[in-house]
Amino acid sequence: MAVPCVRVSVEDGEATRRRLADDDLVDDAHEITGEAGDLYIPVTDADAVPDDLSVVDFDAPERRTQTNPADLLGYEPTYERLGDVVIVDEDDPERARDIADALVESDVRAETVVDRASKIKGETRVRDWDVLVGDSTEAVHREYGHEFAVDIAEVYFSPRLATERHRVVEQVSEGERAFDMFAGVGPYAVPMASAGAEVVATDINETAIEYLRENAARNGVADRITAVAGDVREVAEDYEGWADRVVMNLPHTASDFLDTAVELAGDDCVLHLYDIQHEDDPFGPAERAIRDAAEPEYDVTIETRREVRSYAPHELNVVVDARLTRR
Ligand SMILES: C[S@@+](CC[C@H](N)C(=O)[O-])C[C@H]1O[C@@H](n2cnc3c(N)ncnc32)[C@H](O)[C@@H]1O
Repeated sequence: MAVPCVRVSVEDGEATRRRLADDDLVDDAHEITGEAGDLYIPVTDADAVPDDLSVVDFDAPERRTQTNPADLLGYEPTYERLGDVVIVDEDDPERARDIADALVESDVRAETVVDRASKIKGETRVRDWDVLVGDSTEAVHREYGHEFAVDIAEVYFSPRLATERHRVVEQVSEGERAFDMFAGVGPYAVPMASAGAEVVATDINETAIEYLRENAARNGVADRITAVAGDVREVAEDYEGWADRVVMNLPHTASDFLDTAVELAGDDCVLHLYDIQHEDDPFGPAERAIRDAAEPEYDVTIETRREVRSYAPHELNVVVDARLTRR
């Protein structure tokens, strides 16, 4: 629908808009539109426009106002995003459905909305999902300049570990040999390869390894990553004494794999061991387990103790970086 607009040359556009705005004459309900070298600035009152400006009727599109899910719900919903997949985490299915509807109606980009339907479970650490909107649980997630394709119904992935993964990747130097024991779709392996490492990555979930290979290619590092599907305890037999760095991101259970990590370690090797422990002694169990597995063959130096995030009331997800130096 045509509305009254001031027509000015593009060069005079901003100065004119400011003049009109100072007099409260800019019509915010319609877009300022450019056409054939002129700008059309919608105005609220054509008669009040100063005489030196020309007012014409112009078909300026209506301006879309931003709508947030909170405007529709009356409260701020909690959700996280993995590419176009939006993840909510609600115990009450009705509340989850309300949030999903509000996400779709608002200006949030949400092709798919899913709700956590179980805890992570089993060897592959995958959880069940209720798909509330859309039909695909596959997403392309961007993290520190890398792209990761992932199907969250098939493979474990958490965007919450991005900062921690980046911390590890920043320690990687050109030419080093890094072994990722529980690699998932490659959020450690791929950036470590980008940082110049030669990487071997294993996962017991074959679908994870398929995605990892796709992600290595997507990020231009396929030639520096060897991705092997299988139990790391078996795969490690081919890489004895090979690694300068070993990533052990299987909280709860990684300590059970320390003998394998020591088998992989070269003469000087950094282990990144993730664990979940009570807040009273979050690092002690991991440190003792590393010493039990590596001493006396290696000297063990604890280089970092870090809280990654809180996991449950009084329980912390932590990481210990330990340097093993052969005696
Ligand atoms: C917590 S996920 C971590 C994935 C990845 N590091 C990340 O940050 O997204 C642990 C992974 O270890 C894999 N896994 C479990 N047991 C394994 C084993 N014995 N050998 C190799 N991979 C294993 C699971 O399939 C899962 O993908």
